[in-house]
Amino acid sequence: MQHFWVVGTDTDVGKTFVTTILMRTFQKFNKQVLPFKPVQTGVLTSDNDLYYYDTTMYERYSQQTLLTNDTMCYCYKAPASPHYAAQLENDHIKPEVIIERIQQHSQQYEVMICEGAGGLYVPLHRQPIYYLLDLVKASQLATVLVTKTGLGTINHTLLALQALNNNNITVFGIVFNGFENTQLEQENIDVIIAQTQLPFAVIPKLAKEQDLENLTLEQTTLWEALR
Ligand SMILES: Nc1ncnc2c1ncn2[C@@H]1O[C@H](COP(=O)(O)OP(=O)(O)OP(=O)(O)O)[C@@H](O)[C@H]1O
Ligand SMILES: C[C@H](N)[C@H](N)CCCCCC(=O)O
Ligand SMILES: [Mg+2]
Repeated sequence: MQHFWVVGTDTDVGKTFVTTILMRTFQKFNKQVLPFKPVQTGVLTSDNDLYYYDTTMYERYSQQTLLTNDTMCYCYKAPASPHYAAQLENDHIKPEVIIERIQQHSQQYEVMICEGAGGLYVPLHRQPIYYLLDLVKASQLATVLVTKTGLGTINHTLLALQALNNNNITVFGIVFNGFENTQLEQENIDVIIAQTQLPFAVIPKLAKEQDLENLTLEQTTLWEALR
C-alpha cells in the first residue's frame, strides 16, 4: 500500500499534472490507484456543462475506470481559497469528513494520491483557522512536494519544506515541474537538492497537455522512494 499527498508551493504549480502522471505510472505497474482531490474550487464550463479541472484530468488520463464520487469530496464554484469558496455557498469544510474518506479509501485502493488545494497555508476554514497543512498532518500521510523551476522557487520550496518538517510530515521527494532547460532553472534544482538531499523528479514544460501521456517517473529517484 502506498498512500500520500501531492502538495505544492502554491496554486497552479502543477499538482494535478503530477498527480495524473504519478497515477499513470502506478497504473502501469497494475496498482489499483485512486487520485483523490478532497477540496476543489473553481468550476469551469464547457458547452454549458459544469466541471472541475482536477478530477476531470484524472478521469481523462486514467488507464483504469475511476469512480467519480471517490475522486472528490468538497467542490465549490468560486475559484478562491477553500474557506472563502465554502463561505460563499454557506457551507463549511469539515476536516473530519475528509479524514474519514481518506481512511476508507486507504483500505479500498493499493495507492491513494491525495491532491492538496493551493499551497500549504491555504485555510480550509477560519474560525478557528485550519490550514491544508493541518489536514495533511492529521491524515498522518507522507507528501510529495511540487514546485516550479524558475526564479523564486528556491525560497518557496525551502519554506514549504520547513513547514512540512516543522510538522513532522514526511517528504518522499520533490517534483520540479515545468522545466525549460535553462541554466538558471538547473542551478535552482541543484541548490535545492544540495540543501535537502531529497529524491526528486523533473517534468519538462509540455507543449500540449496530451504530451503527459508519454511521461512516466520510473527513471527518477522519486520513483525509487515511492514504489
Ligand atoms: N509541465 C507542464 N507543462 C505544461 N503545462 C503544465 C505543466 N504543468 C502544469 N501545466 C499547466 O499549468 C496549469 C496549472 O497546473 P495544475 O492545474 O496542475 O496546477 P495545480 O497546482 O494542480 O493547481 P491547483 O492549486 O488549482 O490545484 C494547468 O493549466 C496545467 O495544464
Ligand atoms: C482556485 C485555485 N485553482 C485553487 N483551487 C485554490 C487556490 C487557493 C489559494 C489561496 C491563497 O493562497 O491565496
Ligand atoms: Mg490541481
